[in-house]
Amino acid sequence: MTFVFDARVASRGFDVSLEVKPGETVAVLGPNGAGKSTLLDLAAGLLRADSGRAVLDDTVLFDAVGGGRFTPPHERGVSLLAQQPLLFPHLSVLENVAFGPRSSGVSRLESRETARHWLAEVEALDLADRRPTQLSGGQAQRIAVARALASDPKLLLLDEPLAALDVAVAPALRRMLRRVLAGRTVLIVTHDILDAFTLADRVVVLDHGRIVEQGPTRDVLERPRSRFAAGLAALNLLVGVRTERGIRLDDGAEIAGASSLSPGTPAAAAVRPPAVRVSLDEPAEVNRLRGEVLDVEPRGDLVRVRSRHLAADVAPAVVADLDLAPGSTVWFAFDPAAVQIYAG
Ligand SMILES: Nc1ncnc2c1ncn2[C@@H]1O[C@H](COP(=O)(O)OP(=O)(O)OP(=O)(O)O)[C@@H](O)[C@H]1O
Repeated sequence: MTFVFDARVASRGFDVSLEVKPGETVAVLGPNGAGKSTLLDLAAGLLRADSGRAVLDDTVLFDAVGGGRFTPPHERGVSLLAQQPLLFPHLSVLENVAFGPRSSGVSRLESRETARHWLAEVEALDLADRRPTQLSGGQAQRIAVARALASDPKLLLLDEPLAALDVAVAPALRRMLRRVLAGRTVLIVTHDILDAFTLADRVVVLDHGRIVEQGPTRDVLERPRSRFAAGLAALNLLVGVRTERGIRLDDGAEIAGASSLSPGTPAAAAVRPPAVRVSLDEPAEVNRLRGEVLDVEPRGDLVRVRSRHLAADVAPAVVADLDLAPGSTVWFAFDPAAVQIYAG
């Protein structure tokens, strides 16, 4: 089930082309307003593109050029699972899950059998006779997953399926999703790095309606090229041009670090916040950058001290000794060995 998508929506500054291969799960990441929901809505048929074309296997979902074709949502073979489960309140759990197959013409008996199968898959068969109002948030989301799968979609769209859930129930649901998504063609919008790691083969990062980077999940999170992906991976990202010694940043400062990249090529450097030290006096290290502290926030046993370009995780005693607060001007320093340089 290959999904080939290319669309523009001028009023939203949206311009995205992507392809999802058969059996591939692609996570769509990006800051608020990046265009993630717009992408899902276009694929589901809830929104029309100004131009572009999308094809799922041999079904043309829309083709703004070829005579303005538009396949209505229920004929697309696409299921959209929203953040909120949106179950029919007047139907039992079993009837909710059987609804899709039943409306596509399957007999009552067979659609119920399909519903039971998917309820078992999401480990919720014991809830079959309940009404949606008698379910917890996590249970309702399991039922919504079963319902989405029961119509045997060629493409499954998930919009932050775990976001509305209690942190305590999210891990069990994530495990269930990992199992039922295996081998399916899926686009999943998420803010959660763990979802991207555990559920997706590949990530696409959107910003301002465009793809700013994409690749295998691990590569993007270990070697981010966008500030957003670096933030998710909790890495400092410095971008510039490769030099003999390291990398020259846009503001002219040079950071030392090893890499096999040739000098002159665009490069990115990643540094983990715990590897960054903070001082008031100019340090002796070659890698040192001065910056104004924007915020100081506890993070586990350490405190994250953040400037515009760098974050450092330091011991609380350091914050107290240096009297760090937003507005302080400090030096950030780190060893060349702590810098990872790669193609930008
Ligand atoms: N109904 C709408 N009408 C007009 N513009 C919209 C509408 N919904 C979203 N937009 C705009 O389209 C752009 C993309 O928004 P979209 O909702 O797709 O982002 P998102 O990545 O899903 O954000 P979030 O993470 O906040 O859900 C934004 O500039 C937004 O303001």
